[in-house]
Formats: sequence, C-alpha cells, structure tokens
Amino acid sequence: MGRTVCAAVESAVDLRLAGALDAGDDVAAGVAASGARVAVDFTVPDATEANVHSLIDAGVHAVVGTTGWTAESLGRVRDHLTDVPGVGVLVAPNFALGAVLAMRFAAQAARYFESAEVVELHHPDKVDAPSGTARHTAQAIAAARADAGLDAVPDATATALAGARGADVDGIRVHSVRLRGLVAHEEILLGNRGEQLTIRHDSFDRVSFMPGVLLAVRAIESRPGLTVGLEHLLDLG
Ligand SMILES: NC(=O)C1=CN([C@@H]2O[C@H](COP(=O)(O)OP(=O)(O)OC[C@H]3O[C@@H](n4cnc5c(N)ncnc54)[C@H](OP(=O)(O)O)[C@@H]3O)[C@@H](O)[C@H]2O)C=CC1
Ligand SMILES: O=C(O)C1=N[C@H](C(=O)O)C[C@H](O)C1
Repeated sequence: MGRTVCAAVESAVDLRLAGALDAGDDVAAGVAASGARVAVDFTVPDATEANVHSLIDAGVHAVVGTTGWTAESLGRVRDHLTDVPGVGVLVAPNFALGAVLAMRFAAQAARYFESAEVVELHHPDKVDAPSGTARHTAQAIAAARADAGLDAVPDATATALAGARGADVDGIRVHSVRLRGLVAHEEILLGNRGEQLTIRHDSFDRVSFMPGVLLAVRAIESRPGLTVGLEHLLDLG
C-alpha cells in the first residue's frame, strides 16, 4: 500500500510527495525533514498508533489506513488531539469507494433482516483477522439492529469446533478466509425466512483504494479532530 500511495500522490497534479518512511525510520524526524503537511500511514497494527501520536506532536495531519484499531486506541488519539487544536486525523478501515458504499448499504438493510453474518476474504499475507472493514461493517449492522430493537441473531449452535462460527463482533458473526490469489473482498449475508440479500464488494487491485486516499489527503486539513471512516467525507445523504 505504501508504494501504491506514493505513486498515486506523485501522479496527482495538486499534490507533492514530500517524503516516504519505512520501518525503523524516526517518524518525528522524518516528517520534520520533509516539511509534509499531511502524512499517510499504511503500516502494521503494532506501529500505527505510535506513528499517529508522533504526527500529532509534529502538528502534521494524518490519513490512516492501517487496521487493528480499538475503541481504546482511538480514544487515546481523540484525547491527544484535544491538546493540539487544528490537527486532523482520519482513520478509515477501507478507502475503496465501493467498500464504503457496501458498508452503508448493509447498515441500511440490517434492520429488515432477522439474520446477518459477514464473510471477509483476503490474500494470505494479511496479519490481522477479522479485517478492519469487516469489524466496521459488523459494528454498523449491530448498531442498526439495536436501534431497530431487533433480537439477537438466531443461532441454535450448541456444540462447535473452536472458530467454526467465526468471531463475534457485537453479536454479529464474522468469518475470515485467507486465500492466495485474493486481494480484498467482503460479503454481507442478510437473511429472512424464504429470502436472502447478499451485498458483495471486491477489490481486485490496490489502485481501488487510491481515490479514497487522495480524497482524504485533500480533505483532512479542514477536518480537525478524529474522524473514523471515509463515509464522513462522502456526501452519502
Ligand atoms: N484502509 C484501507 O483501505 C486499506 C488498509 N490496509 C491496511 O493497511 C495496512 C498495511 O497493508 P499492506 O500495505 O498490505 O501491508 P504490508 O505488510 O505490505 O506493508 C506494511 C508496511 O509497513 C512497514 N512497517 C512495519 N513496521 C513498521 C513500523 N514500525 N513503522 C513503519 N512501517 C512499518 C513494513 O515494512 P517491512 O516490510 O520492512 O516490515 C511494510 O512496508 C494493513 O493494516 C492493512 O490491513 C490495506 C489495504 C487497504
Ligand atoms: O490487508 C488488506 O489487504 C486490507 N485491509 C483492510 C482491512 O483490514 O479491512 C482493507 C482492505 O480490506 C484491504
């Protein structure tokens, strides 16, 4: 993703690539030397939060695609930003416009279905499971169900091999497939008696994330504080 973002920034006429950092580089020193106004972080779950705190201290806006964020780590960033007014941080689990729309459509549909499960499918080099996108999707489905007063998803499973029913994200089951040849894919299954709605998104190439990343880079300077999810930058109604 780092290489793809550098290429996308370099090919955008209104943006300039100020610098690029890799594992082992000093983030504070690197951004200061580059003079960058906005930094983009696609690293690893273990490193991203520290990177963001360094960027906030340096007064540099951050666009973050790295997954693995928790409510606690996001809370620490939100708190830090209150000490540095004017700096903006966007954390988005998926920058592909189709994936953002799929999440929105799933949240809109969730209240009308008794059952909901999420299947995410990725390349086998991915280090985190379930994907950040699947977590975000399941949380949005769960929130929509709670708002609508729906009961728990029906499931009579009494005995199961560990993992057979996937991970439980706010009461929504999420299943992770890792398969050579895949890039990033998600299927949201919604069921009622006698019918099923399937919402599916496929990223076949990492260029699919670039329009969203560039949109965020251009927008973040005018969005102080913490924003979670690219949907807040899109006019989705
Ligand atoms: N939001 C979105 O739309 C998308 C999000 N992602 C997420 O982005 C992240 C990166 O994905 P991807 O590019 O495929 O992963 P890669 O493993 O290909 O790249 C991760 C990079 O981070 C570097 N790195 C490791 N540790 C550090 C560190 N401490 N500081 C700085 N850099 C570090 C690695 O360096 P080295 O190789 O030397 O270890 C590597 O270059 C993942 O969390 C993934 O889930 C991915 C695609 C889209
Ligand atoms: O690791 C990936 O590749 C991806 N990670 C993100 C996630 O965890 O949701 C976004 C996309 O699915 C690609």
